[in-house]
Amino acid sequence: MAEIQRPQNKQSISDCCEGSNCRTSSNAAIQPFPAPLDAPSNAQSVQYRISNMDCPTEEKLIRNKLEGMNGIIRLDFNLMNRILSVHHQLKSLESVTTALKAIGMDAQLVDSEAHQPKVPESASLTAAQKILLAISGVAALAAEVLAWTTHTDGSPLVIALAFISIATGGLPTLKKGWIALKTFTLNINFLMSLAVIGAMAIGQWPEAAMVVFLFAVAELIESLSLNRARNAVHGLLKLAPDVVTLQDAIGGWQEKSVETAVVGDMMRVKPGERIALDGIVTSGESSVNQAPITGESMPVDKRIGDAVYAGSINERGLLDIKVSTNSSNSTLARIVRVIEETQNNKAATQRFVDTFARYYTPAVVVMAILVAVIPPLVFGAEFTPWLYKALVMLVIACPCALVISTPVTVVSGLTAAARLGILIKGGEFLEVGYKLKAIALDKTGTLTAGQPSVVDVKTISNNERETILLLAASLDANSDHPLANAIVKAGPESSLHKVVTNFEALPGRGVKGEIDGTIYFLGNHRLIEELKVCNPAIEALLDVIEGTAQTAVMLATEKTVVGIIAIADSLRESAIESVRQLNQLGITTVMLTGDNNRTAQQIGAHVGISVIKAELLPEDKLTEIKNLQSTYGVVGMLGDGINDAPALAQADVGFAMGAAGSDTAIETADVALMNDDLEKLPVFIKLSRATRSILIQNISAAIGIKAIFFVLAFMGIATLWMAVFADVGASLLVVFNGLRLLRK
Ligand SMILES: Nc1ncnc2c1ncn2[C@@H]1O[C@H](COP(=O)(O)OP(=O)(O)OP(=O)(O)O)[C@@H](O)[C@H]1O
Ligand SMILES: [Zn+2]
Repeated sequence: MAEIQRPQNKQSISDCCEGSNCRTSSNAAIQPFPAPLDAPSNAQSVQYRISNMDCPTEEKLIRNKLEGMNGIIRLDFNLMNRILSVHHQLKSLESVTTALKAIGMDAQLVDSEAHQPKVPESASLTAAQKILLAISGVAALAAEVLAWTTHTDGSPLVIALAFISIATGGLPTLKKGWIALKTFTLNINFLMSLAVIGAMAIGQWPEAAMVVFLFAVAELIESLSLNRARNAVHGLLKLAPDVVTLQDAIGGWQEKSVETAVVGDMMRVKPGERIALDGIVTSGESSVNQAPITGESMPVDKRIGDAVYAGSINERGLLDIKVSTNSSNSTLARIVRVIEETQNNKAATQRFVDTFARYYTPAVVVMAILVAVIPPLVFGAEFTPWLYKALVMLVIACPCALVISTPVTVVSGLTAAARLGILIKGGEFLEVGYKLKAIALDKTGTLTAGQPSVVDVKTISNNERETILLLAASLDANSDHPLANAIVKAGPESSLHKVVTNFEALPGRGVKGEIDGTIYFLGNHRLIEELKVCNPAIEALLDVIEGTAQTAVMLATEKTVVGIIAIADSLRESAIESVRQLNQLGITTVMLTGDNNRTAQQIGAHVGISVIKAELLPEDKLTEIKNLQSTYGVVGMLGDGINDAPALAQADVGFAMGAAGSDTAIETADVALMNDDLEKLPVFIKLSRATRSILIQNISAAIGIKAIFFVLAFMGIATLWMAVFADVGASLLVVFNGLRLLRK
C-alpha cells in the first residue's frame, strides 16, 4: 500500500492566509518554527523571541517599522509564542535589531537549529516593578479620595499625587505611546497616552492617574493569563523527565541528560518512574500509564516488543527499553510541536475578529474626533465635557480583548484536547468540529479490532479442508491485507507453502496467482461473479456466513469455486457506545467498507450505525465522502490514516486512530486520536462545541461591553476610569473564559 500524498485541495491552509500569520501543517514536525511554504527560496529566515509582544498592537508597530525595509521579504507573527519570523536577504541582521530596539522591542534571536522548542520565560514582575506599581496605585487612590472629599480636582496636592502615580505606573505606556506616535501607529499605548494627556490637559488629574494605574494592572494580568495559555502547551513537555538511566559501554547504568541519548541506546526505567524517551521494551514486564500521550486513564500492559512513550509512567516492573527516537522527536515532543505550529492556522472566527478589529479602532477614533469637535464648533457646546467624552471613547477603541480572546480560547481547546489524547492540527479543525453533520467510519480496523481470524472452512465438491487452507495461505502469504493475515495464520507453517507464481493483487476483490500450473483466485463474491463461477448453492452458503456478520473469502479456479473460508473480526469495545453518543449528538454515522453488504449490515445494525455503504472499491470511498458532503454538508471521516488517506483528506475533518504508534497517521490526519479508542470522537465533538460557544460568548461580551460604553460615553455617564475598568474587565473576562477550556 503506497503512501498517498495528501491532496492540497483543502481550504484551510491557503485560504486562511491573509498574507501573514499562517503556517503550513504538512511536514511539520521537523523544525520548531518552520518557514511558511511560500517563503522565497533565496531568502533566509530568522526567528526572534520578543518578550513584550503579545497584542496585535505590537504586530502593527513592528510591521510599520520593518516592512519595506531593504532586504526584508516577509514577516510572520506568532503572538501566542511571541515569535517573529523575518524572511530576509540581508548580509547582517544589525539593521533589524536596531530597528526593533528603536521601537522598544526587546528581541532575542532564537536558535532555529535547536530542535527542542524552548519554554518562553514567563513575564513575572521584578520586585522594583511591583513596588512602583503599588506606589502608583496608592497615589492614584489618594488623589481620587482627596479630590472627592475636597471637591477640587486641581489642588496642588491632588496634582502632586497624580503626578507620582503617573510617573511610577505610566511611564512605560507613555514611552510606548510616544514610539507609536513617531511611527504613525494607532495602537492602545498611543490611545491610552492620549487619554491620559488629554485628562491632564482638562484638569482631570485624579482621572488621569487612575487610568494609568488600571491600565498598567490590566496589561500585567493579561500577560500573566496569556502565559498560562502559552505554558499549558509547553507544560506537556515537562511530563517527560530530563534525566534518563542509560547503559554505558561496559554494561553499567548511568544517569544522563535525555539530550545525550541516541537511538539504539538502552534505558532502564524503575517502577514508579516516568519514561523519558520513546522506545521498545527489551526486557521486563509492567503496566504503564500512558495518559499523557493517549489520554486513556487505565494503565496498559507492556511486555517485550511493546512500544512505550516518553512522558508515561511505569507503574510496576523494571523495564529495559531500547530507545527509538531522540528526545526532541518523541511522540510527546511531536504533539507539542504540532500544536505550536498549527495553532496559528486561523479559523473562521479569528479571521472575522481580525477583520473587525482592523476597522473598529480607526472607526472609533474618527468618532471620538467628531465628538470632540462637532458639538463645540457646530452647536456651540462647551468644549471640555465633549473632549472628555472623546477621551473616554479613545479608551474603549482598543480591540485587544476581542483579538486576544480567540487565540487564547483556541489554544486552551487544543491543549485540553491533547491532554485527552486528541491531537488537533490547528484551531480551524477544532472550530469546524461543531459543524459536523455526518461522520464516516471505516469498518475494518476502525469499528472492528482489525485482527480477523478464520472461523470456518467450507469445502466444495471433494476438496480437503487442509488443501483449501494450504492453497489460500500460500496465495495470501504475498498480501498484507488484514484478511490475508488471518488466512495465513490458519494455514500450515510457511515452509510448507506452495510456490506461487504470477501473483497479483486485485484491489477490492482479492488476489490471484498460479500454483502447480493452475491459476487460483482468492477473494470476495464480486470476484467469483466476475469469473462467472458463482452458483445458487454457493450463494446459499454465503448467505449463512454473511448472516452471522462474518466475511466470506472464496478460493476458486477459472472453472469453479473450490472452497469458502469464513472469517470473523471482533468489534471494538468502544464502538457501540461511541456510535450511540455520536447519534445522540445528532451526527449521522456512516459505515464505509469494501466488505459485502450483508456482513456490513449485520455489523452496522449491531453497532447502531445509521447509514451503511458496503462493497466499495478503494477509490469509491473518496467518491462516497464527496456524496456525503453534498448530502450532509460538513463531513468527518475516521480511518487508520494509511489506506484511507485520499478519503481522509477529502473529508472536512479527517480523523486517524492509533496515532501514537504511527507517524503516517499523525501526518495525514487533521485530528489524530492517539489510541484506538473511538470514544475520543464524541469527546472531540463536545470539546469543539464547547470551544465554539466560548468563542461566541467572548466575541459578544467584548463587542457588547464596548458598545454599551460607547453609548454611556456619548451620554456623558461613563468616566475615564470606568472605561478603562470596562476595557480591562472585558479583556480579563474573555481570557479567563477561554482558559476555562483547559479544565475540560
Ligand atoms: N488479500 C486478500 N485475501 C482475501 N480476500 C481479499 C484480499 N484482499 C481483498 N479481499 C476481499 O476483497 C474485499 C474488499 O477488500 P478491501 O480491502 O477493499 O476492503 P476490506 O478490507 O474488506 O474492508 P474495509 O473497507 O472496511 O477496510 C474483502 O472484504 C475480501 O473479501
Ligand atoms: Zn453470486
